[in-house]
Amino acid sequence: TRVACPPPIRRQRRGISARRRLREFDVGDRFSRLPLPKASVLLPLTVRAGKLHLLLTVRAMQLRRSPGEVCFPGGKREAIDKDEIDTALREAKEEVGLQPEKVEVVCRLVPGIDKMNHVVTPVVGFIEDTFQATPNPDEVSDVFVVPLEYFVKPSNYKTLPYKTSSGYSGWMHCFIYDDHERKMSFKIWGLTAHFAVFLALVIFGKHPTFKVEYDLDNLISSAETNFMNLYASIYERKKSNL
Ligand SMILES: CC(C)(COP(=O)(O)OP(=O)(O)OC[C@H]1O[C@@H](n2cnc3c(N)ncnc32)[C@H](O)[C@@H]1OP(=O)(O)O)[C@@H](O)C(=O)NCCC(=O)NCCSC(=O)CC(=O)O
Ligand SMILES: [Mg+2]
Repeated sequence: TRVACPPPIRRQRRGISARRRLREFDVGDRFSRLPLPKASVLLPLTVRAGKLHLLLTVRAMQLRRSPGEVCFPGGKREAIDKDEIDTALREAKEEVGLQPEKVEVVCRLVPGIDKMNHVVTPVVGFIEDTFQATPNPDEVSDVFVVPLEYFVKPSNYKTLPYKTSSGYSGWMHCFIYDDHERKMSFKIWGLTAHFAVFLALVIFGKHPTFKVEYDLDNLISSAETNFMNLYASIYERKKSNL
């Protein structure tokens, strides 16, 4: 006889296939030696009501850079960090009180580049569903979770144009997420939205309801090509300024 799979096991199985897909996209230390300053963010995955969710923060208004913007826990690399994972875990502890031993790190994904020309590495890790954030008020004013699926099937989405100092122009994703329980809205855009979309594409492996900058049949190689083109545009400019 067949019995229905009880919820805890189904949850576990979903977690396993997500982990397997994530490991296929692990870049390891392949982007670690690029000659640009480094930063890392933690993409914290947690299962709530049987669905994968991402934890995000709202930056404190008194921060010099990007005050009030939504981002992942993270920050610049410090000398004591041995790799990108160390940076992400140290920053997550400082910003939201997440203990490093409570994070199951699964992989590093293809980096992005921020407006200060840091190579920003997204580190993906699972955290417990019982985790309660303790935001450090100097840096973080709020913490919230969004179903990962929202980043392939949003109900409020638009694109915003951008142009970098290196003359690279394009557009970026902008999501408005309404948290009905808390009666609050969050605007998720730019680099943070870029990482959230890529993570959702990796895990769900299906087409989003909006246009993306990847060849979805060759997600890994097109993500790397996009990054290398962006990197080259910055590196060429740095050279010509010497
Ligand atoms: C790239 C980043 C990971 C870098 O991380 P942070 O900026 O948080 O860097 P950090 O955590 O090391 O430090 C932040 C600032 O806080 C200061 N700081 C550190 N510890 C502190 C403490 N205990 N008390 C008070 N201030 C403190 C640092 O000196 C630094 O100031 P100081 O900085 O003055 O030295 C992040 O900026 C990021 O995710 N950016 C993208 C955000 C985003 O997507 N925005 C939406 C669209 S805009 C976009 O997409 C473009 C872009 O942002 O590039
Ligand atoms: Mg930070």
